[in-house]
Amino acid sequence: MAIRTLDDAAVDGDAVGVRVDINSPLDESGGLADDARLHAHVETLTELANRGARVAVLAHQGRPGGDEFGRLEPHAERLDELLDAPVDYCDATFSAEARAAVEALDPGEVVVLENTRFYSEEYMEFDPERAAETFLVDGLASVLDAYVNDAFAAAHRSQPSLVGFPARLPAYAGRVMEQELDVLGGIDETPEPRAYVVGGAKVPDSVTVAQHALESGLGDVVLTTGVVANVFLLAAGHDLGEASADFVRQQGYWEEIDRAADLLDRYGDRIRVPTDVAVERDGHRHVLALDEFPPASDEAVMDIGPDTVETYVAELASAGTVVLNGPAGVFEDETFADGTRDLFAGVAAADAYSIVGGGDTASAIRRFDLTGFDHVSTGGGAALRLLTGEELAAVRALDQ
Ligand SMILES: Nc1ncnc2c1ncn2[C@@H]1O[C@H](COP(=O)(O)OP(=O)(O)O)[C@@H](O)[C@H]1O
Ligand SMILES: O=C(OP(=O)(O)O)[C@H](O)COP(=O)(O)O
Repeated sequence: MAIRTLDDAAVDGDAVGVRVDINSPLDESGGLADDARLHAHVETLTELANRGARVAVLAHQGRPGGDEFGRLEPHAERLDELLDAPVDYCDATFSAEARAAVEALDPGEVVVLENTRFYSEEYMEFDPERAAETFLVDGLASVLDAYVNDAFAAAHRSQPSLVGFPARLPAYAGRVMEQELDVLGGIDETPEPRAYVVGGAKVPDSVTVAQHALESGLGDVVLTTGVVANVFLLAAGHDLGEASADFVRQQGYWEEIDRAADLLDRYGDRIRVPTDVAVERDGHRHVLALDEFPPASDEAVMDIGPDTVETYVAELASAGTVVLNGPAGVFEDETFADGTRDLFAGVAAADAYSIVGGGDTASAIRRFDLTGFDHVSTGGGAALRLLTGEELAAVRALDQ
């Protein structure tokens, strides 16, 4: 692969579009609950500003219709505090107003454009040539001289702002992208056996990761937690009660049960599911073993239980490499934080080489003050795709 980095770019005086991933957990008032992903991009943005670039930041926040879908104004305000360069916010992404804001930049100045996903095309997947013709890419390419992709955490998405610009402009990997690819590129050389711990809420991505880990042989065992585990438990024929089944249905993940069942058929001896879970009963955490299922109709499975944590940590003791993405439960609520805290602490303490990643995963690690991982990636889904031998669409697009 021939990917150019900032070392290859002459940017002085140029308008540079920089795609970052500052998709962050939000608090109840829509402010940033965690700014780690903003910190991660400081190096790239500072370097570009110091080298005299006129920097237009492109990013997304949340998914259309989701709880965390929102404006990038709080992100711009925080970046203004984190960078030495002045940072403005523009309430538009590629319209005449946005283009004027980019053209008005002086060297060393930064503007954060509005959430790319406010535009419907940005939440679709295109091949790069078609992405280059979308309104967003077409509009902005006319006022940009170069494009930098630093959004490693979104590099598995073939969306316009991630894959469309390299067909129109000189394109480079930013420092986050470069460093992540360096560290995560050599999974086949890490110590065996390898365990993949997949949790969190992005079930289709995690089922794909499990599939690739098992089919490629890179993964010896897959341990499931979070909503991913609920889907595997359903696939194994367990009755999780109405509340959990409704949740899976509402998220549009019902068909993932068939994919999980197929994996259990083919690789059941290498897949682990929880042996106990936690639900809310009378306002408190209540642990149920599998033989006490189903939970009552209004009791959703919100965490893995202590037996599961113990079994998983014991199994991880013999792993050479542990790859982990996704909280084991609704860790934001202290009632359901135990599974994530105790399992993550077990991974941190294990002798294995450990790679963990994901926005919420990193946020949980900071919340529980855990150290001892070998690499904490900015990416969750993107990191795991790479770590199961898949190519990332946005990285392929940079290969010019
Ligand atoms: N059993 C569960 N029910 C509902 N949500 C869950 C459950 N387990 C984990 N989650 C949620 O998953 C979210 C994180 O998932 P995800 O975005 O996939 O992780 P990451 O950002 O680390 O890749 C958290 O907000 C957490 O509350
Ligand atoms: O948070 C992200 O991914 P992650 O949850 O895998 O860490 C990225 O911003 C990608 O977001 P998306 O999964 O809505 O495309």
